[in-house]
Amino acid sequence: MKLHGNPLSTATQRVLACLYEKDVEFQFVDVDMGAGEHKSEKFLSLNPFGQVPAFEEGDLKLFESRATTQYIAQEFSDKGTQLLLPGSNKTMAVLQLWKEVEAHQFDPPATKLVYELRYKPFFGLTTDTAVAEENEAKLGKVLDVYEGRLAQSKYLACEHFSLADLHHLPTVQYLMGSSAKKLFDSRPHVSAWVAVITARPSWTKVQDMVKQKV
Ligand SMILES: N[C@@H](CCC(=O)N[C@@H](CS)C(=O)NCC(=O)O)C(=O)O
Repeated sequence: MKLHGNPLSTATQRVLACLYEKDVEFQFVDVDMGAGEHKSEKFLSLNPFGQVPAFEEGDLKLFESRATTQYIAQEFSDKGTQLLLPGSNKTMAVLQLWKEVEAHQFDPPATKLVYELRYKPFFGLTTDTAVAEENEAKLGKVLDVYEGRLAQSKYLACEHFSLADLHHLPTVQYLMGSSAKKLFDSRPHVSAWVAVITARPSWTKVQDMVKQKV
């Protein structure tokens, strides 16, 4: 199994966290995005959209981080952490619901904030404060819903860690190192959830890879 990506990329980190949770062996192929390697003909044969990550296992080639984690969680269901919810159609539906919430409600403002508050300063660019404020307001509204959910349930989909939680890790981690941290800290159940999911050993391994890049 090979994962092509960059440790600083949120989408790459999502798949790395899943591979470490499942405790499976894989080869990491570092894509030099600064040199435009992700737009090369060779990389485009793995992901025609020219974005990291890309995943290979034999003749199977995947891209889109969330589709890739779903494959890994199902393919290695007997290894490592159980990231899906085995059981009834209803429990699977609740997991799917919270995965969709992450992708369509949480991620759009969170990713814009990561870009404005973390990537732009890292690359010497100026943060657009109007864009940051607008997306902080949007993310705050999403986190109000999370606060209500996490008051009833330790994790988003159920009482144990699942893909629904894992998919948040990269953006949450970046935002906890920015002024948007207050959005998480001011909501006690969200804050407790962030503390628990970012303390996972799998995530420490991903962070170790990030540290080697900065
Ligand atoms: N929806 C995709 C997003 C992938 C993505 O946006 N990757 C970024 C890095 S996090 C990238 O390669 N950006 C470079 C580009 O778009 O040219 C996924 O989840 O895999």
